[in-house]
Amino acid sequence: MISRSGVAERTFIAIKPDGVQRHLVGEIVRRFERKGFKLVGAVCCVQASEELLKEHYIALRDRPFYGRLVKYMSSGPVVAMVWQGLDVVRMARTMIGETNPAESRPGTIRGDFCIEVGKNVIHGSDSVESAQKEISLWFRPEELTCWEDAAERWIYE
Ligand SMILES: Nc1ncnc2c1ncn2[C@@H]1O[C@@H]2COP(=O)(O)O[C@H]2[C@H]1O
Repeated sequence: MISRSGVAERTFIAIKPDGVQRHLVGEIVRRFERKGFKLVGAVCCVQASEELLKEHYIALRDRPFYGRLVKYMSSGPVVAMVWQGLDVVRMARTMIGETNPAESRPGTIRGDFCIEVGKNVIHGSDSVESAQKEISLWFRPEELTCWEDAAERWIYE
């Protein structure tokens, strides 16, 4: 039996501008849906401001690629999502693969759909704390929906 608090874990996932341009939105959403995770918030095709992106990537501000990263992320629309489920932060990272697609195994999103680290199609929070911070940066609380998933009893023990 799974505790409610575990199932309520949330992560922030963003399909980056290259993922949108390369028509990977449906494929990526499908993978998370079929896994059994619940989509509780989504903003499709939002043009993120540089201000938001600078805050989102604040921990990387001293890295040489920071400026390039902010420019890349603001170069087109992104799909921002919040997915919910047991251990979703860790499992989503496994599904996404390594930061560098060249080190990502086939079967992962980056392993299957991209080649270079500077165009790695998707972002996923790296910890529960980062997820909470990123979700509050991209979404207002009322934009997230606590809906009852009828399939949940077929997903969790
Ligand atoms: N060496 C690098 N060169 C360019 N971009 C990078 C490099 N390392 C990390 N990044 C980007 O920085 C992002 C940080 O987290 P993401 O999962 O969004 O994916 C990463 C890449 O898009």
